[in-house]
Amino acid sequence: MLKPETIALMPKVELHCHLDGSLSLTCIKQLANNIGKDLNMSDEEILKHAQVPETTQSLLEYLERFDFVLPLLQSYVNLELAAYDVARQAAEDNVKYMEIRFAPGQHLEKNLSLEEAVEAVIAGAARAEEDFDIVVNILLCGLRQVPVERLKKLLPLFDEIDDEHLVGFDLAGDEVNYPQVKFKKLLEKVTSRGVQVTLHAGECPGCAQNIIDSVEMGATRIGHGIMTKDIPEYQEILTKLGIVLEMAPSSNFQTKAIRELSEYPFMALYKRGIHVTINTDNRTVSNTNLQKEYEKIANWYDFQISDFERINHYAIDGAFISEDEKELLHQRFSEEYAKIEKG
Ligand SMILES: O=c1[nH]cnc2c1ncn2[C@@H]1O[C@H](CO)[C@@H](O)[C@H]1O
Ligand SMILES: [Zn+2]
Repeated sequence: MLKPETIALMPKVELHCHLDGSLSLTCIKQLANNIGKDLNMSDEEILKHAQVPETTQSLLEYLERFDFVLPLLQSYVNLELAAYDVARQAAEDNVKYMEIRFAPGQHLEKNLSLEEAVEAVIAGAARAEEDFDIVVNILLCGLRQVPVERLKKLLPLFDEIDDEHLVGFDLAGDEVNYPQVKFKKLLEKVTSRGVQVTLHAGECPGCAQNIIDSVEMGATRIGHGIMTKDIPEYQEILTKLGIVLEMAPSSNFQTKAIRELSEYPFMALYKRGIHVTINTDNRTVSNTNLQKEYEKIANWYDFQISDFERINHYAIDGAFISEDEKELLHQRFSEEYAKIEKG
């Protein structure tokens, strides 16, 4: 079994990480302080509000935890700090390339415009790139439970914001009540602009259809995709198309997508040749980091260095970057993993 120290040395790619679900305790306190809000809580109490309890029974209950931090993320300064904070934590996990996602529409309660919210997050990402050995890109989430007419307002941002950090689109939120088909037209508009798409799909019991619908609607990556576990035809399609599954072990158990380790399809899908990847989803809400997620996979499946290397190459292939950037990352990762193998 791999030692935690070995896992720590591995360079990593993280494709699936939510801004609002991943703020460090220090950052949460700083954000509150910045807006003159006295949280009036011990550190322990803050974490109790921000993290999911073990008793969480569903995806919708999991999503309730975001209500605690969102009021703190309503200014340019705080969104910039938040993005920087998440990238800093990822750099500590030895992440070399990451994509941070957030839903701009959730940050307009004070005076921010959609553009300003996105610009703030991009600015935090860019500052982190200067301070750490990491490249950070940004994805915009539309929340499924928001009326499609409002989600459409996100689309012009991809033209208006002329910045290379803005690289893709996602649908997040309530997958239980809002299936993918509802967003067919919206997604046509997104893909026709040349924007790359990854979609949360197959994260709740009975939601498998969303996985295949996502692929048909142009997603090259799927957030979680757990419910493909019982459907060999879907697995065949994912394998054939090289679709990347962004899995997040802790989150997948907390949302009750999975209840028993024996049901968790990570290893079976990996063995079938599906391009699985490991992600945190939400560092704070899920009380995790990428090191812990890798340790889980190493412990459960006796995953080896070469296996972790392989899934990181899958992640690079799925990343929303240019072919040249992918090639550089592939080379760098091959060299660094070879060194780790040698010990
Ligand atoms: O695992 C997930 N499934 C679906 N939606 C999620 C998940 N984690 C976070 N969000 C949603 O995405 C929003 C933007 O970051 C969060 O506010 C949360 O509502
Ligand atoms: Zn997610």
